[in-house]
Amino acid sequence: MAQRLDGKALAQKIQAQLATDISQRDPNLRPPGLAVVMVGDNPASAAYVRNKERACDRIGITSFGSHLPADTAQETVAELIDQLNNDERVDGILIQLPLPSHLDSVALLNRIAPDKDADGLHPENMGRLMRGEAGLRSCTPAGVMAVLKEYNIDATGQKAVVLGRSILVGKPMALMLLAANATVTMAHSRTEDLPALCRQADILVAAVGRPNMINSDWIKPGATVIDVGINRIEDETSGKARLVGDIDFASVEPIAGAITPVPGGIGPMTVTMLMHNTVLSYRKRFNG
Ligand SMILES: Nc1nc2c(c(=O)[nH]1)N[C@@H](CN(C=O)c1ccc(C(=O)N[C@@H](CCC(=O)O)C(=O)O)cc1)CN2
Repeated sequence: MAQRLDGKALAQKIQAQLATDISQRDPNLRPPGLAVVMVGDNPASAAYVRNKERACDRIGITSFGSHLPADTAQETVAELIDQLNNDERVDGILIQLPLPSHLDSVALLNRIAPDKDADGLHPENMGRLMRGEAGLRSCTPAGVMAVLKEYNIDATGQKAVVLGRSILVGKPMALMLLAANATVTMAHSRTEDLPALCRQADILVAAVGRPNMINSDWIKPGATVIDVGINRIEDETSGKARLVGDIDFASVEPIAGAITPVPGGIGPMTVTMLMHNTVLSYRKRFNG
């Protein structure tokens, strides 16, 4: 039976450490600040934003929420980003994704000042990751790396397969595993014979957004299985909404070496790495 990698517990531990660090700052300095920009009223996004604002409260980060109507124009969001870039109280800025389809997300993400890019999605920070330079790292893959480290799972020389090629997860995930000396393969919907490829993986990261897609036939016995998928489905017996990952947990847990659950795995680490990035930007600003 696989070891469960408890992202929720690790998230609490790191957040407690961040809270201590912030409480011990020079009392003459303002606390760190995170600006959260949300456009529209997607219920899942609203819940994630609430989680982020609550995490800020717990840790001692001031959150500045801008919740704009769904029909907000590109120029209005761009002007807000410019204001936040120049706001001395703000160390981190995030734009909650996805944005309504009339908005150009890439242009808006690129407008965030790289040193306030709490989500690590700006080309400068992505470029730094690619070149192995210090910078703000995207939160979900950074959360995966923190879980591997916590459980002493060394990626060196391991075959890693990353399923999914998004800017948010797949691409930065592959680069971070590569930096940790894994031999990395990126796979996606056009990859031939995905199950056979995944069966070669010592470390499998699934970020495809398809509920329970991966079962035990895809898994090398003893592999480390990281589930980044967060899918809401209707429970067949109760009829209630339920959260599942991309991995069919019940099928895979008996043969994997280690596995992250959903919920309670990588999701809470995403929020925690956002807090971590905000504190990192703050420290850089104040040299503290
Ligand atoms: N700007 C961003 N937008 C989005 C990101 C992101 O990293 N930056 N990621 C996702 C959503 N997301 C954060 O925004 C996110 C998703 C899930 C969780 C989480 O903690 N999930 C819990 C379960 C929560 C629940 O019950 O619904 C878990 O897995 O245990 C945190 C953050 C898309 N947009």
